[in-house]
Amino acid sequence: MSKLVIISNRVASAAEGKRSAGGLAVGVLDALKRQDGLWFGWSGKVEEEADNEVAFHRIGRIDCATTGLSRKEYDDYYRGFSNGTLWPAFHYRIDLSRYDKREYAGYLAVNERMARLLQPLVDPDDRLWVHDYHMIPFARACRRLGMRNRIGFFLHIPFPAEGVLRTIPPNRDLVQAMCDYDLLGFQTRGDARCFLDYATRHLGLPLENGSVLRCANGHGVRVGHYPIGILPEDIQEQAGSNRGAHLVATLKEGLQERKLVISVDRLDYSKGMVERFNAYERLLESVPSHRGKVSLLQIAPSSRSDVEGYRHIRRQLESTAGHINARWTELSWTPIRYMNRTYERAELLSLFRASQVGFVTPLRDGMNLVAKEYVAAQDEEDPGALVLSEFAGAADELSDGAIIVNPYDLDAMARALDRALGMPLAERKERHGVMLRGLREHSIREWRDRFLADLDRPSADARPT
Ligand SMILES: O=P(O)(O)OC[C@H]1O[C@H](O[C@H]2O[C@H](CO)[C@@H](O)[C@H](O)[C@H]2O)[C@H](O)[C@@H](O)[C@@H]1O
Ligand SMILES: O=c1ccn([C@@H]2O[C@H](COP(=O)(O)OP(=O)(O)O)[C@@H](O)[C@H]2O)c(=O)[nH]1
Repeated sequence: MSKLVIISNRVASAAEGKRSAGGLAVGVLDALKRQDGLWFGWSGKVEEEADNEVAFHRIGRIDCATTGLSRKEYDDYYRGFSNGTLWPAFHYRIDLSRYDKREYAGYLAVNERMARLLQPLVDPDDRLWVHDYHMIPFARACRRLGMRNRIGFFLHIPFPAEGVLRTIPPNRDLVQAMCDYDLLGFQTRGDARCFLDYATRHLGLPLENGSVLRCANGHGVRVGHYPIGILPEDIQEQAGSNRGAHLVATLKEGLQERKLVISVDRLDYSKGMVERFNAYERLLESVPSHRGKVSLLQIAPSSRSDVEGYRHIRRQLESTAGHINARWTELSWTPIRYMNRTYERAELLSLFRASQVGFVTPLRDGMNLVAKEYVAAQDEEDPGALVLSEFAGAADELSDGAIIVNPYDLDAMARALDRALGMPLAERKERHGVMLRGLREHSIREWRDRFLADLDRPSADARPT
């Protein structure tokens, strides 16, 4: 029987099933929970020399196969081209994106080495599902080895507008490499449109039936959008379990009846945390009745701390939180609690449920699973309100229930917070019900099933996006 093979840079480790900060690993794990498959990628280890060893571990029914990266590979492929060039540019931070052609060569070489390591583990009728910006040229590397399997690619982060993409010098090579897939999936309709816009206008490739791109080599690539979801029932169950009860008890003791606004993000400049802190201060300035009556809890586990750009955001956030707290703190009240640490997801879900407002305001985000988890974790009889950035992919699905904000508009964010903090129960229940229904209808199972069904469809049989 054919198997599903997932390829991604980040693979959940057996222990990471418990503690994981990063939506890709969380999402793929949820999607694969109840089916057999092979998950292949980086072990997370950096070694002096790459030894081409593949190590195996199991998570439930999933076989995981991982390999280490050499120091040079890590520097060029992960720290360099993936997170120093692609990540900032795809999140519209061209000021932080820099290019080094040796790093690009290293990025291509890691993709080729990974493809060579995977080849003996794959049967000809297996389906391959490649994830995210680290692995864009993976299908091309497989095709060069003679692999004819059906291969799909899903991009977890935004796909930028043509003018931004073109600031990355090898933009044409990257998009041409995407033509070796059978299916290309994006988080939102807008991301898929940006890709098609570049491919049709800049590369001049014809689009057939609204969704199949005819590439220069004659191959047809289907293009669509598949917003990643969650498992709402699992989240509801975990949020109500007593896994995080001790944390909630300690938190409530410290809050002393104050309202809680909560934010959880990897410590990444794309998440808009500085703007968020400033908007919260704007609330304290403009609505004095909130002073001493509300607390903002920001949980921000470190991420990619050896990549340029990330050290700066950490310092900036510490100084912004320090400045705001120094100005407003009273003997019995600290306005911002900023925690630079990771929590288990079940613990986070209990904290979400104990809060009155989820404050999720990235400057750009592929999806943002935290926004969806926040909604699913709420008590349906007394749910918290969600304030959500229009630039998170999740806004496409949650805009009927969340208060949507522009994260660059501090006054509007302060007003949104004020509105969320004072929202009557009936309105909170109505908004929450709308969002939860959407999350149930478009769960992560639907994401997986729709993607795989489209991967199986011959590309001549096109359906408009
Ligand atoms: O693997 P890391 O470098 O430690 O980073 C963690 C992950 O961050 C990104 O997650 C994205 O995927 C989420 C799920 O689709 C999505 O909700 C979020 O908006 C994205 O930022 C990254 O894309 C992953 O590759 C990383 O593993
Ligand atoms: O301390 C933490 C912080 C985050 N997460 C999880 O990490 C994921 C973050 O995914 P999201 O899509 O919001 O953003 P990303 O970090 O992938 O950009 C979510 O499932 C969170 O519940 C976690 O388990 N522990």
